Amino acid sequence: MNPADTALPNHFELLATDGAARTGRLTTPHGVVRTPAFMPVGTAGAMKGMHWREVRDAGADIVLGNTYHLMLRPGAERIHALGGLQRFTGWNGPMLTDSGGFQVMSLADLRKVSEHAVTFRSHIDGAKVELSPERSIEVQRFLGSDIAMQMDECVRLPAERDDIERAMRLSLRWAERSKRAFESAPDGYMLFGIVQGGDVPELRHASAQGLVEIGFHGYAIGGLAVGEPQAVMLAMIDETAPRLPTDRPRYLMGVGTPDDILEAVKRGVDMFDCVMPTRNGRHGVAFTRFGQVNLRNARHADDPRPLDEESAWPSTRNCARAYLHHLVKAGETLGAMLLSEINIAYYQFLMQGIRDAIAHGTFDEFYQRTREDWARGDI
Ligand SMILES: CNc1nc2cc3c(=O)[nH]c(N)nc3c(CCc3ccccc3)c2[nH]1
Repeated sequence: MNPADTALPNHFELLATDGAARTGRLTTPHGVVRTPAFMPVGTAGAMKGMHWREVRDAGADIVLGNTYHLMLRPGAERIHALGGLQRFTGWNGPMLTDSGGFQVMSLADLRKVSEHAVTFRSHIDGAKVELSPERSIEVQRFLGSDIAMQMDECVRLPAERDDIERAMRLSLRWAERSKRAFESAPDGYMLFGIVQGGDVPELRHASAQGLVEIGFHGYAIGGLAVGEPQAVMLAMIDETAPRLPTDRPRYLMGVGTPDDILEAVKRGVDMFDCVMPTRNGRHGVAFTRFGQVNLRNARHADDPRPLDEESAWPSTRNCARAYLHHLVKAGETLGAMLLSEINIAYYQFLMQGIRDAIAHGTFDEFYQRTREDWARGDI
């Protein structure tokens, strides 16, 4: 294909770089996303344990929804008839949806992958469902997400090289079909390609090159955060990010801990998603400037101190550890709610610090100081 024909409009503006780290702005039909960005995951049209108002107040510009969950319940056509995801949920900002293939492989029963599509039985009512690249794009268009993902096949690691190559090449063919199905989307809506290739450098190279030749609004690095050690994940980012267009956003799917994010930003990644802030919050674990704190631990029972008295987030600055400990031990819903907002607020605080440091050319100092603070542990 002639590169000129495949180049899509670019809605990403690079504002500054510091080494391989970048800060920029991604303009979507529902608003601007500041990068590097952490995108909270609202799987089934809700941010577990939080009001949308708190997600916005914590500093999130964009949230994620899941095609797999929403197409099964309440249904893509129903959400479309109700005005799309933004109107349906009341989150009036940018939204990104995954294509569904990843969730099928991790959640559905009796799933089968063929050239044409993934077929599976709904984990909700056992209904037989077919998810092709064309149907995935149709669902994401019905949901009205600002950024859609191509349909791909992600292989869990460790895996045989032949299986990684098979899935990578299938994903490239599905990338073509996803882009063709997306072509009717109104201007401003975006489609990202997803790099596969497991932990095999030359397969990562081939995948990145193939996607760039097809041409997308942005590029995700997929097939990671699937059980591999952090060193392998970082090595694959080193193999992939430099082979993606500098002027387009790069999204590392499913990542990660604050440490993962700092390392990936250092290597040129712009967008992240992870369920850990809300999931760990529901399990009583708080993310703070000084590392993680497990509020289930009895040592907090009499501790009147808040998690971080210098935090801009009220609950982080005001709630006594003893109270959080009590709520978690008592199984009070408020415990999960407070820790979810505290964790989302910390992740957004971290991202704001990263964006400011890159803009001021001080990312290396920020990187060092942040890691020292984490290492101090829970004072
Ligand atoms: C936790 N680790 C993790 N690794 C992933 C790899 C892939 C991958 O290779 N392909 C696709 N399509 N998705 C992936 C996801 C899901 C990310 C997501 C969840 C919810 C909403 C929107 C997006 C991943 N998640």
